[in-house]
Amino acid sequence: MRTVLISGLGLIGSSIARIIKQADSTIQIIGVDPDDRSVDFLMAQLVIDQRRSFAEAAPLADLIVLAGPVSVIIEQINELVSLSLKPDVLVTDVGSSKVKIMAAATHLSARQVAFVGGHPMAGSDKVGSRFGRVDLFSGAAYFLVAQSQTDTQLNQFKRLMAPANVNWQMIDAKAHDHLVSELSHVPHIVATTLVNTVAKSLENNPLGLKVAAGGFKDTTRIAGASPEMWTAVALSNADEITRDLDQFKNQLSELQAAIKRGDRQRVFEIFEAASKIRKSLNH
Ligand SMILES: NC(=O)C1=CN([C@@H]2O[C@H](COP(=O)(O)OP(=O)(O)OC[C@H]3O[C@@H](n4cnc5c(N)ncnc54)[C@H](O)[C@@H]3O)[C@@H](O)[C@H]2O)C=CC1
Ligand SMILES: O=C(O)C(=O)Cc1ccc(O)cc1
Repeated sequence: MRTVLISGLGLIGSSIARIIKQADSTIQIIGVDPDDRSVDFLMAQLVIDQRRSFAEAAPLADLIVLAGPVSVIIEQINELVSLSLKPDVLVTDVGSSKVKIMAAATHLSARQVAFVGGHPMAGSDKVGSRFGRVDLFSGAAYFLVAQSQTDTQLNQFKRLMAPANVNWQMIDAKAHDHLVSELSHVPHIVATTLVNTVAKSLENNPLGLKVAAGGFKDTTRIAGASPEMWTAVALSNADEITRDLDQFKNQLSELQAAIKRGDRQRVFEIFEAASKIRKSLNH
């Protein structure tokens, strides 16, 4: 692989650019992003080598990494279908949901363009290229959803991503979207709702959010993430998310009812169960 196109140079795209540059500094990285400041920053840092339009860059690339919001990833897969690409190019993405992206990519695979879905299960609430880091995904799972990639292409991609130090995890798209709805999408929605609810309730309170302790900040950190990115994620995994939110509301109602009727035993059991599980996650 000599030329890599990264489309979307935010937190995730810029981290992948840094990882690939660290793996092989002779690789030419072409960046695509409408945000001039992100591009200028990464050019100045020598993380990307060139800026081009998507349609201009795609035919030059041996590897194409789609790292915009999920809705943009789908648009760009559709655009790739009508472009003339290198015969051995591998196309991959980093989107937080996979079913809709994999469905769009079947049109690429039907044209003999190799595609493998991807999703690093790490990141942050920070937005943009300035927060990208080589070690952003270190120790985390990186999901791969097979479609039409060859073993050679996948191994080359993994070699380029070696400095990321991830745990590669093959999964199918439906199982992926179910898992991340529970582990990532619903938590994001819960954190968001908590912030909005508390802010509204306390809007006329002179102390209000200013005096919030670590508990409120810890449970809501992710609500500070990009609304653009999360709107695309939520709408792309709507069925799983709405089902999981129903379950969440049921559990919340159960705890609410136990508190209301003063059921010390049940309230204790619920807190105890969560406390044991949460402590077991500290590693
Ligand atoms: N933020 C996180 O922690 C994680 C995000 N993801 C996924 O990674 C993708 C990118 O997310 P972030 O880097 O966090 O967002 P970000 O907001 O930091 O970056 C997105 C970038 O895409 C660019 N963009 C928008 N339209 C574009 C277009 N038409 N062509 C090229 N670039 C375009 C934006 O200008 C921005 O620089 C999303 O699909 C997200 O679901 C995956 C894992 C973790
Ligand atoms: O900020 C955090 O801790 C996250 O969990 C970030 C994150 C956001 C979206 C993903 O698809 C995966 C990870």
